[in-house]
Amino acid sequence: MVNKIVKKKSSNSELTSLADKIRQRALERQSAGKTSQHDSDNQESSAAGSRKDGSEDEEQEKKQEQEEEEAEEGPQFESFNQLKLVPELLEACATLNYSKPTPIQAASIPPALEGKDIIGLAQTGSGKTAAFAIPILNQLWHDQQPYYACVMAPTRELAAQIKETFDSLGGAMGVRTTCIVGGMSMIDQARDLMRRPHIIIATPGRLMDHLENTKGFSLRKLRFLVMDEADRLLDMEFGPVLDRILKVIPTHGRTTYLFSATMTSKIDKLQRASLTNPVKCAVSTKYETVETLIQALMVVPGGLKNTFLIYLLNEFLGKTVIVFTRTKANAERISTLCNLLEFSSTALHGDLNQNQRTGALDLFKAGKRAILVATDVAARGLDIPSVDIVINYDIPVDSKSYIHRVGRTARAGRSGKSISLVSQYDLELILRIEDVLGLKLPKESVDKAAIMALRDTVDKANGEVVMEMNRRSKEKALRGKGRNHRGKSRDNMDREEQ
Ligand SMILES: Nc1ncnc2c1ncn2[C@@H]1O[C@H](COP(=O)(O)OP(=O)(O)OP(=O)(O)O)[C@@H](O)[C@H]1O
Repeated sequence: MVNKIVKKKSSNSELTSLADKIRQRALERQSAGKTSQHDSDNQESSAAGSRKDGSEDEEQEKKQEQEEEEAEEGPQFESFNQLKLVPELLEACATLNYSKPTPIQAASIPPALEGKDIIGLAQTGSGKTAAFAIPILNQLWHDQQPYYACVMAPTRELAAQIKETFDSLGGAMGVRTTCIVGGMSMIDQARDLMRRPHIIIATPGRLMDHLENTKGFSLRKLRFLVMDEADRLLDMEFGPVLDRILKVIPTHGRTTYLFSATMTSKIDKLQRASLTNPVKCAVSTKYETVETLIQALMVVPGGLKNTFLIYLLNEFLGKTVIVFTRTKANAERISTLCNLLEFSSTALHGDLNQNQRTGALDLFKAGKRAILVATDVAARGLDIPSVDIVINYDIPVDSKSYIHRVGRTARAGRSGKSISLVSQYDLELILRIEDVLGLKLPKESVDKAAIMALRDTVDKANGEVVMEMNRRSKEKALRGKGRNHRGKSRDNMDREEQ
């Protein structure tokens, strides 16, 4: 029945005048009513008038989590045809093998098509990108205008990936997209912006640079603003630049979507995004990992971390692995150590230039390197379906990072495994993570004799790597003397690392 209606609508669509479309949309909005079951969450922003201290905020967050847990399952759709999308989008979904909407898509696309602001919360790998891209593209089809939507993401690699999703979903309708991120030529980007793209996907620092310095570019007519990994964008580090961007983007007539796997419910932070009566679409609680992910830890005695890691990589030979470190230096060191010991590896961190970063990710995605050693710059959003294992060489300092890191595996219903190496210094961190997850992470069994047999080889190789790195950094310091680093800090805003 619903399918038939959609079909009829689409076959007549070419004949329908703009006025008819607008009227029809208004009618659809009316008939859909204001009965969204999620609307109770709107209280979050309207209650913002009264400021609360930290503990009250925490209380409120907990209460809200409970409510979310108790919330009944959202609407179920067996096919995208039921969502009243334009035929081009339905075709694109079919081409991408999206047979039916994921739960977050089923929950958020209908209110988004009604023109509502959305706060979307769902686990890692659950299809949030398409959840915000589909309603934007659907509207764009009716109303093709340049600078129609801007999607902000915290890292360059994630921005590039979001662009790919828009291109694959919107290709058939001729959507023009551009990626505006740090580390690339401002001039080339200014030229791309002058081609008047429909969708801009950007990291905040570089977007601000263009808003301030690129003649003829403004977002005054922007219709959609998306903050992907919104809790990260709304945090202290991005806050000031975000506020400046928001000042030059219209609030009136703009629809705003915030999406993340770990959304903040702090009212003052959400208010920063100037949402209007947002519908909260939460298909998971605030800190939830997916069921298909097996999580474990290994307690590592002092000085044996490298040996444990190499032991694990040997155990997982043939699998695709991401190793997360806390610092850029560790990412570089471990990747070099892996290669020296003949585990094919590449590093991704903010000390590399953008070509090197893109090159490393491409090698890993193409399967030419089995191991990616990365800082938290790769923790959020990256969708690499082949990843089997995530190893936390260093335990992340906050629980959200843990959730995003381990979420690089077990995506879109696949299975995956994460192992965290826990030294005596990390006990407190891991307890806090377990507490937030509501899980006790089991200990991975190890063959101690095999580990001890590896120790000398690994230590010796590591010694060589450290010497080589010291030599390289001295050389670099000499070369870098007197260089002008002006303007670097904002460009580097997307670095989540030390
Ligand atoms: N309806 C669908 N059916 C099947 N696969 C889908 C569907 N929607 C999205 N996917 C796929 O699911 C994978 C994960 O999607 P996506 O990267 O958007 O997840 P996410 O929720 O944004 O994750 P993260 O929180 O880590 O950023 C992608 O490979 C995407 O192509």
